[in-house]
Amino acid sequence: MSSGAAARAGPRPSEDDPDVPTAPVIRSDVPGSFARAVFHERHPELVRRVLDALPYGPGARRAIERLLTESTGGVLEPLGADAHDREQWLAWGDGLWGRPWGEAPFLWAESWFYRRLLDATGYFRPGAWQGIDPFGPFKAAELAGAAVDDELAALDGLAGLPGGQRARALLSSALWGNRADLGFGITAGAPGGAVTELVADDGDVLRAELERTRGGRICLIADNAGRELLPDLVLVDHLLADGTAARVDLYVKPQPFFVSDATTADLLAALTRLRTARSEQAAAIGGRLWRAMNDGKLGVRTHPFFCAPLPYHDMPDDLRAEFAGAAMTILKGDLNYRRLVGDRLWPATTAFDDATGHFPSPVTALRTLKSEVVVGLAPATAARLDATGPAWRTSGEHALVQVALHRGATGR
Ligand SMILES: O=P(O)(O)OC[C@@]1(O)O[C@H](CO)[C@@H](O)[C@@H]1O
Repeated sequence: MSSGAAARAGPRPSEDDPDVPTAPVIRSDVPGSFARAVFHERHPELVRRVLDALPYGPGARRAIERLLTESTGGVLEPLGADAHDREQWLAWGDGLWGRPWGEAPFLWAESWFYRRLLDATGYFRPGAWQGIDPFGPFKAAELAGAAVDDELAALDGLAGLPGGQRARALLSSALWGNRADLGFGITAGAPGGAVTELVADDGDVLRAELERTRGGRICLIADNAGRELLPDLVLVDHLLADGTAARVDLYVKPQPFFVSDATTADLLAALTRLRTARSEQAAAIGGRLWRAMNDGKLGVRTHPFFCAPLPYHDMPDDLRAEFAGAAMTILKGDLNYRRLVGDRLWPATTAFDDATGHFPSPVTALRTLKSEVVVGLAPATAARLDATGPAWRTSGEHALVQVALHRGATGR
C-alpha cells in the first residue's frame, strides 16, 4: 500500500481505499451484539471495580460515573481545550463528533472510552493523581498471585527439553497467556479454564521462517501486562538467547489502555518479578533480559498510535518505518488482531494474507479469540465452529497462530 494512505489522519481512511477489501465495520449499537454487551455490561462492572480499587475523590468519582452514562446513551464530545492530545483526537474522530457513541466503530468507541476514563481519573492533569494507572491495583494483584509463582516454577522443567520442543512450549505459553486479560475476565470469568483448540495453526510456518531469517530483527507488539507479558518476555529471551533474533523490539502502550494492556511500568514490574523469582530459570531469564536492555539487544518502544482508535492499516509513516525491515512482527492478543485485520465482520474464510497485506513486515498473530473478528479459517473449520453457535468467537477458548510472509510484496 502507499505510504500516503498510511499518513492520512481521519478516522477510517481504509473504508475509502479501493485496494482494501471491505466488510461491515463492527458497531456497539446492534442489539444482542458482543460489542453492545461490552458497553452495557463489561464497562459498568469495570467502573465499579475501579471505584472499589482506588480511593478517588468525589470529583473523579462523579466524572467516571458521568462517562459511563454518556458512553451508553450520549453523544461524542471532543476533548477540552487544555487536553494535550485534543488536536490528534479531533482528527481521529473527524465526522464522528456530535454523533451517538453507538454509531462510532466499536474499536473507535472503546479506545475513546479508555482515553476518557484516564481523563476522569486525573491521569493527565497536573496534581496528585497524575500518572496513576486506574488499573494498577488489578495488575499488581495478578502479578503477585500464586498462579504466577507456579508458572515461573514450571520454567525450571522446561530448561532440560530439546530445543525444538522448548521453542514450541514457549510459543504456546505466550499464545495462551493472552487469555489472562483482566477486561475479558470481567465478563468471561477467571482465565485459565478449559482450553479447546487452535482454529488456525501456522506454527510450523513461523518456525521455518524464523529459522530462515535467523539473526534478524524481530518486533513484538505486546498486549496485556502480568500473566501475558511474563511468557512474552520468556519468549523474547529465547529468541535472543538462541540467536533466532539478533535484536528484539518490544512495543508497549504509552498509557493505560483496555484495562490490562502493558505499559513500560508494567514491563519493569514483570522484569522485577522474573529477577526476584525463586525459580532459578526465571531469575536467569530476568537477568538476561535486563542486560539485553542495557546493551541494546532488547529495545523497548512505544508510540501514541498504540492507543489510537484506528486499524494498523492507518499507522503513521514514522511507525511504519520502524516495522519495515523487521524479519517478523509478532502481534499479541485480541485487540492487536482487530487492529491488524480491521475490526469488521469479515467472512471467517477471508485470507489472512489479504487482510494483512498493508503491514510493512511479515506478521504473526498470536491470539485467543475474544471478539467477533476472525479471518483465515479453513472453510470446514469455520462451518464446524459456526454449527456450535456464535460463542466460539468470543469465549476465549479458541486460539490461533496465523502468519503472513508477504513475500510477493516485500521481495523477501
Ligand atoms: O487484546 P486482548 O487483551 O486480548 O483483548 C481485549 C478484549 O478483552 O477487549 C475487547 C473487549 O473490550 C475484546 O476485543 C477483547 O476480548
